[in-house]
Amino acid sequence: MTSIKALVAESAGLTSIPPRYTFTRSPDDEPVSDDPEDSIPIIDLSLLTHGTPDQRSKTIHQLGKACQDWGLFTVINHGVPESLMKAMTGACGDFFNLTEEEKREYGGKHVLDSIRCGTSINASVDKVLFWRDFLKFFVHPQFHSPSKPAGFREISLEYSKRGRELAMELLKGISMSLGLGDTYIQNALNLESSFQILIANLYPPCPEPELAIGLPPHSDHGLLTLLIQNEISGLQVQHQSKWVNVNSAPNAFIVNIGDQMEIMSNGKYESVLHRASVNEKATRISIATIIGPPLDMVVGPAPELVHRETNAPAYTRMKYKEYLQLQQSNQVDGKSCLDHVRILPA
Ligand SMILES: O=C(O)CCC(=O)C(=O)O
Ligand SMILES: [Fe+2]
Repeated sequence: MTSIKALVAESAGLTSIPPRYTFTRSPDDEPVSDDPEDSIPIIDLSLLTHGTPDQRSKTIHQLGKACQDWGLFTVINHGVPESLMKAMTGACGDFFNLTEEEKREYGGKHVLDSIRCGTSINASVDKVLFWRDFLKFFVHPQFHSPSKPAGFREISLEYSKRGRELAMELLKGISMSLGLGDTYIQNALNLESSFQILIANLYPPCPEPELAIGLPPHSDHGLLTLLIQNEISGLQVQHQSKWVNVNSAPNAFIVNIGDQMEIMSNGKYESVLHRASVNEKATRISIATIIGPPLDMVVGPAPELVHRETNAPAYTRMKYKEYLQLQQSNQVDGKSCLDHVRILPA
């Protein structure tokens, strides 16, 4: 399957998209709001890690509210060096600039291959193709990385370590916001051995951005996703049945709640529906870090959050690996994968 990068490069002056890239939007998917009323919550991490007790408890409250109202927030003062974030987006740009033949070496087929690059999502089942090339690699508990281009491995090792530390701090705050101890989630889900995957997305300029889509509406499978990008926006999130553009500060992380958190919190913190739009002018690169429990962990609602009469379990237990395989081998359809574990009220 031809990458979008090669398609754009081979057809200089492309003025329309090939028919297979036409994505049909439903009328309620538009318009997209840029209303300042719809601005994304901002969490100052330094107040959580180094603030006074009062600042800390306020930040935990804000974090809980952001998880509940939005399922998405941006994080500032997170301690990850800006130079490392830039180096990582740069390294991913360099990876996509390798020749098609060099990249083919990583063209894995199976969703559990530890390094895999390709186009669209799952080009063998996607009826519509998405305007996106990707590289996915597992970085924890075992670190895997392409060995090309030069420096890629070192940068992604450091970046994934810092991303994991950031995720653990956020998970402590989230755990507290659920009324659990700060290390509850880490211990209950054995996050010492957390599964962590890096997903680099490349969205080349598209001649008909309103007809194509980079990634269709979906939620992420893990607990939390941390996202950075190369100064070009494109992420859109669904909030109170409206689509909203996510415009973040250049140095911020965009964080969203994934399906395993929805399950673990028994639906209190729902995973957020999001999509990636494309544009006519600039190449966009985004890098998502998904943090989840170990692949062999069976995940269900935390017993502490379930009460037989007032808050019955809303999800069955399923092994994370099984969930991931289910989600990744089917066509993306919003949050439909959660239907496999949802218990419908009697
Ligand atoms: O590129 C983006 O903004 C979103 C990427 C994303 O949703 C993903 O990789 O799961
Ligand atoms: Fe996503």
